[in-house]
Amino acid sequence: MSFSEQLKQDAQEILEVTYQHPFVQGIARGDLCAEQLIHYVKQDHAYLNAMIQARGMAIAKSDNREDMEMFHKSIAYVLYDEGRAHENLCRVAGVDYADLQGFPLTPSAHHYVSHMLAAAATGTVADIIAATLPCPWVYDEIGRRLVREINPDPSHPFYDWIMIYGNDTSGAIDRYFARLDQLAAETSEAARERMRDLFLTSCKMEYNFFDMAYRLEEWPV
Ligand SMILES: Cc1ncc(CO)c(N)n1
Repeated sequence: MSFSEQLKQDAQEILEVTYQHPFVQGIARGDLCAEQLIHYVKQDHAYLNAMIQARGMAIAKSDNREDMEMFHKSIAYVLYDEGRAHENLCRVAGVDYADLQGFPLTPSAHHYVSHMLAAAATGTVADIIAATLPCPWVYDEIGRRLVREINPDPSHPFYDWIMIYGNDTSGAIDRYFARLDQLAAETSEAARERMRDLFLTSCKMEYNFFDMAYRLEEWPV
């Protein structure tokens, strides 16, 4: 089994619990309330800024054009395309997307962002891929399963959100996993263990992020 196949297998339980989380099931049923959607979009906009920064730091650490292009493409995706997923949630919540940008991070989002940026600042390119790949991978898995299980039609309130994440044909995620396998093969067991820990921690933080939005988490003080 390849390194990335093992990672995916080790993350299956986290993925299952995340899929069953009431925020994700609320997307499936179309019954999340406006406050939850607004909280999610505010936090996700800020989170994705950090994702762009982490990938930018990966470009700064890259030594070849192929890696630079891989990171650049996924930065461009966040900048120019992923906003459509947020616009869907804003439409349902009855708010303007521009009004949800520039908010400070709540504890769970702050924790996830700090985890990614620490890996980006102190780690290798392989570490950065490991820490940032659960973001597209978990959403791809969730989106595809939502398409399979509920097969939404365009009248579903979260049709765009589900199709954006559940119907990606870019091959970007497979490319990242293939590169991670190459880098894992070239390094030490200790480095592979660190990559594994970064990946699985980010997977758990994907769960926390949905939970943060569902519970309207704020700083206690
Ligand atoms: C927290 C989080 N994880 C993953 C994605 C998918 O890019 C997202 N938009 N937000």
